[in-house]
Amino acid sequence: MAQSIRKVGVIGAGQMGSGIAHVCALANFDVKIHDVAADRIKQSLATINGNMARQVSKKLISEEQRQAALQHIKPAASMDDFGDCDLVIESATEKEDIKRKIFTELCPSLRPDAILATNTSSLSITRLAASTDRPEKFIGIHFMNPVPLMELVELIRGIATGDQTFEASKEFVGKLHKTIAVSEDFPAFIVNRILLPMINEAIYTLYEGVGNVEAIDTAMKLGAHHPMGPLELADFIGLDTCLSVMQVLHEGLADSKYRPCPLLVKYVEAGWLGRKTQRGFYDYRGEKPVPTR
Ligand SMILES: CC(=O)CC(=O)SCCNC(=O)CCNC(=O)[C@H](O)C(C)(C)COP(=O)(O)OP(=O)(O)OC[C@H]1O[C@@H](n2cnc3c(N)ncnc32)[C@H](O)[C@@H]1OP(=O)(O)O
Ligand SMILES: NC(=O)C1=CN([C@@H]2O[C@H](COP(=O)(O)OP(=O)(O)OC[C@H]3O[C@@H](n4cnc5c(N)ncnc54)[C@H](OP(=O)(O)O)[C@@H]3O)[C@@H](O)[C@H]2O)C=CC1
Repeated sequence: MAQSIRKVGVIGAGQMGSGIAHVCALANFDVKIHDVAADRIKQSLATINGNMARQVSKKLISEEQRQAALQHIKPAASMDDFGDCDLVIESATEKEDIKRKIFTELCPSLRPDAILATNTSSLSITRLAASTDRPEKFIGIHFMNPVPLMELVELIRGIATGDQTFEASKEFVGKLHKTIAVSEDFPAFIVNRILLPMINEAIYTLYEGVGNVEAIDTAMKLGAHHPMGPLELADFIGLDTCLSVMQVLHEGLADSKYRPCPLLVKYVEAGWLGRKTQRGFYDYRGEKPVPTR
């Protein structure tokens, strides 16, 4: 029998951490959520509340389920609060040094048998695992954005990930009613290995003046039936995350076809990170999103 998971910790209360806490709570797991800034945790709880209310209004869940799920989520003021968790999922900013620092601070607080997972979009699971005290209990559980709506989760084993860890993670994801795609531990795994170069190419298409933001997004929505245009999707993911993934692909696979578009670099340097900062390829500060190019 796989190791049973009942209490889940989430580190990083951004868009993904909030989504992960949301789906775990709806599946009756007890959830604790932590971030560097206490304000972020408050914001995250409000976002989860709002997103669950949206699900109630669409009749996807009942009001009772929403109330019960909200009771399952508690803020974690420090790493010590994760001492009774069976699984902790790290979902902080896509930077290796940030994630390593979190693991160094977190591991002494964890039970020896606790599983440690990362929601990284691209980084080596094997390398991250090596920075912890439990490589055999370390795994990649990669959710898709927006977590409550997307059906897929990628599972990625590092070289040392144990069978028990893998089986327990599989069982956990099953309880969230998500479908699993197993990926080998290579830069950006499966979804982002394919999706992010497409988004990067859309940004090159903009950079080289082949089309403007509106033309590129309309072309891919109506011409290829994508639910969002690639630039709208880049803003949705976060341009900082898009750039980090392209850098990992470029460095990890040493192929110039993964070179991040200079225009993507410029937007990130400007702090125009997409929806989360109200400006990216679109400006979200008004009533309707307005293209910035
Ligand atoms: C980068 C990585 O590592 C991996 C990734 O995740 S890559 C990204 C993968 N995701 C995609 O490709 C998403 C592509 N887009 C889609 O599939 C669809 O547009 C969608 C599912 C996101 C929205 O579908 P829709 O039926 O149009 O949803 P709709 O009810 O109109 O709501 C759209 C809005 O709610 C969000 N949303 C809807 N329900 C939600 C919920 N329960 N929880 C959280 N967000 C929700 C949407 O993102 C969007 O936000 P705003 O209203 O704030 O603008
Ligand atoms: N965006 C997406 O579509 C997807 C992202 N992912 C991955 O999920 C992870 C999170 O991404 P996402 O939620 O989009 O990013 P966000 O920027 O929305 O959230 C990241 C959060 O982590 C916080 N954080 C930074 N450092 C620490 C720390 N030391 N301890 C605790 N929290 C910290 C940030 O705080 P502050 O802002 O104050 O720095 C922020 O609140 C990344 O690894 C990303 O690659 C995976 C799938 C999809």
